[in-house]
Amino acid sequence: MLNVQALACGYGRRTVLENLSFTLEVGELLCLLGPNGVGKTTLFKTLLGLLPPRGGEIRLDGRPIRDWSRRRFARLVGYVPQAHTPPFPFQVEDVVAMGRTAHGSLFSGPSQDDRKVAAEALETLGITTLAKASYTEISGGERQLVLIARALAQQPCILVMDEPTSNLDYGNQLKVMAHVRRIADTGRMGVILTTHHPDHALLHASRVLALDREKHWRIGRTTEVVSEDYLRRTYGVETEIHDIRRRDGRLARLCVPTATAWAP
Ligand SMILES: Nc1ncnc2c1ncn2[C@@H]1O[C@H](COP(=O)(O)OP(=O)(O)OP(=O)(O)O)[C@@H](O)[C@H]1O
Repeated sequence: MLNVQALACGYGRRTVLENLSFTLEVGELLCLLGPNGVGKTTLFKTLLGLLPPRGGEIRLDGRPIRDWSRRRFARLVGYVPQAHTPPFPFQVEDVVAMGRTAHGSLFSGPSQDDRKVAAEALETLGITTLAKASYTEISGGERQLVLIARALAQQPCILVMDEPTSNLDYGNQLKVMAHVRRIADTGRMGVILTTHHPDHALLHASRVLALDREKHWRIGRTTEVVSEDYLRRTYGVETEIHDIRRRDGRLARLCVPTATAWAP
């Protein structure tokens, strides 16, 4: 569905990423891993058409994204930015209903159906009690959940999420990741998200796109890409990756730092 070919992105004269190629299918959860400043957000801005590519091509459903109208593109591609505080004190339910904007007519407000979809998104994330709260007066983690609800209400085919769990408590991190994986599994959406936790990738991703500081990248199955060697080269820390058997008998792969991981 999303096809990136030989993409180069950057700012002014500076190329941040080059010759990057990958696909994202509906039904997949692709985790984007890489150290600070390597170009994850830059890639997302380019995928979303906010930053012009410096080379290569991005196709959605076979057509270059530059040929899509902004409105049609907005219906198909959802974005969860890193949480921010907006200047206006919108009510949370209105912020979530804004996810429906691309589905309605340009000048009408949200319909009854739009309100229903927005309410369902709030309920899915367990934040119905925030519906009437002011978006400027809730916590950073709550804002993050509201932005995720807004993207779910949009019902896009491709969902781009920039560190969706960065402000969330342990329980909400697990819930959001499991929920995103569930939606991908239903075949309704393809999701690409950044995380700084290799465990999120190991537990939930279908595939991983790993970037490093030398502008190299690798895409593949999580177990192939997220290795002790990758974590050492990319983050400069020693880790051990272990398969553990859960009490229900299923296997899970986890990454733990070695005892000397932080040694100078
Ligand atoms: N608006 C901009 N103009 C010029 N350079 C920028 C701009 N935004 C980011 N950069 C530079 O591009 C590089 C990649 O930044 P980017 O925000 O994409 O990294 P990232 O991988 O998302 O980092 P993090 O994990 O810290 O969020 C950085 O060196 C950054 O300084």
